[in-house]
Amino acid sequence: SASIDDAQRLRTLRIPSSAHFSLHELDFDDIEMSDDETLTACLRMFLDLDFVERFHIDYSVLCRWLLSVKKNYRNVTYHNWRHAFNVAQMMFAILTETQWWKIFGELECLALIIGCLCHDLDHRGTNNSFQIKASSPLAQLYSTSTMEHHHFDQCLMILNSPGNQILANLSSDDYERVVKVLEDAILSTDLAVYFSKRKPFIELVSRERAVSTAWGECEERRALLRAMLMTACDLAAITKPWPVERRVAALVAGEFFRQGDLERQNLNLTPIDIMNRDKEDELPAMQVKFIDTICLPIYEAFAVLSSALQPMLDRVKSNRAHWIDLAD
Ligand SMILES: C=CCCOc1ncc(C(=C)O)cc1-c1nc2c(CC)[n+](C3CN(CC)C3)[nH]c2c(=O)[nH]1
Ligand SMILES: [Zn+2]
Repeated sequence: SASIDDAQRLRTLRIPSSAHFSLHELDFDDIEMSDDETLTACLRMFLDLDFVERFHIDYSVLCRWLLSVKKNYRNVTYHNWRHAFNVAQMMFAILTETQWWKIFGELECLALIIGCLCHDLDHRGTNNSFQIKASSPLAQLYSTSTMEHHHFDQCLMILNSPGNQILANLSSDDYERVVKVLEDAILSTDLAVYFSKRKPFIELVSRERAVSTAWGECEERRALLRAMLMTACDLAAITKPWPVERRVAALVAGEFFRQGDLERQNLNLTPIDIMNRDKEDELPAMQVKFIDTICLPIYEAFAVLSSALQPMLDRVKSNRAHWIDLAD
């Protein structure tokens, strides 16, 4: 976990406002931020969502927990601390701009924000199918949602580490509830889980067309919306202004192509096209297919549920147009 003096230093820093950081913006970009600023921005999110007061979170423990979470991300090209931070900011912005924080309540919002910050902990820059193909230690531990089970395991390990126990002052019922929602949230970031839940979600959205308080009273519907929210936040770089999306695509490509290299060299396998650097020139066309098959359905559904999220769908469509231009 993080060193004592690191946490002591963080706890003395001034915490700027959410407006200063643009934390409520759906087109948020962290590129100009220092690591310290990403940490004070997380403190700002916890303070503005009233988690510190409501759950009696010791402020020094919160600082050390944030530093430990950041430290347990590896220095890989894409699945690093910055990705986790961006996913958490998107969750914060969606929950507040749509007012859905009222539907979920503070306990489930706490679990969602912790889940976003922790959802890719200790990622090695390789995906589930690589773990299986390489019969890695993780694949022997978890045969399905291999990485996501590991991310959740790491999340619990940090939450239970001395000096990092931000949930220490929750009642045992609240603690159990947060951990259950946290597990579902992190496991939902496995695209395979998204594919299995997307159809019922889209059918529900076409029937309901808004998140009513009735929706809020149904645990099954709330769980489905939380799962889809995790995917929407995880892939949200696709909804950002083109300069952001283009930069992120280069990082994702870097990580994918390294996995492809490992599959060739170590496993003597031919990588799938998106991980095959010999097919780099086809990347724009592959992005268009990714947008059509994976991204558009979920952001269309979210734009139906809340007009506040319409800008996300609009930017996915304009990014698609940029990729089409590059594909020619
Ligand atoms: C095309 C490769 C490099 C760029 O790729 C990207 N750049 C940026 C984003 C983003 C979210 O902004 C997303 C991608 C990006 N991500 C992809 C993922 C994981 C979410 N998959 C899975 C793997 N499974 C197929 C077996 C579906 N295919 C993707 C793709 O084609 N592009
Ligand atoms: Zn992720």
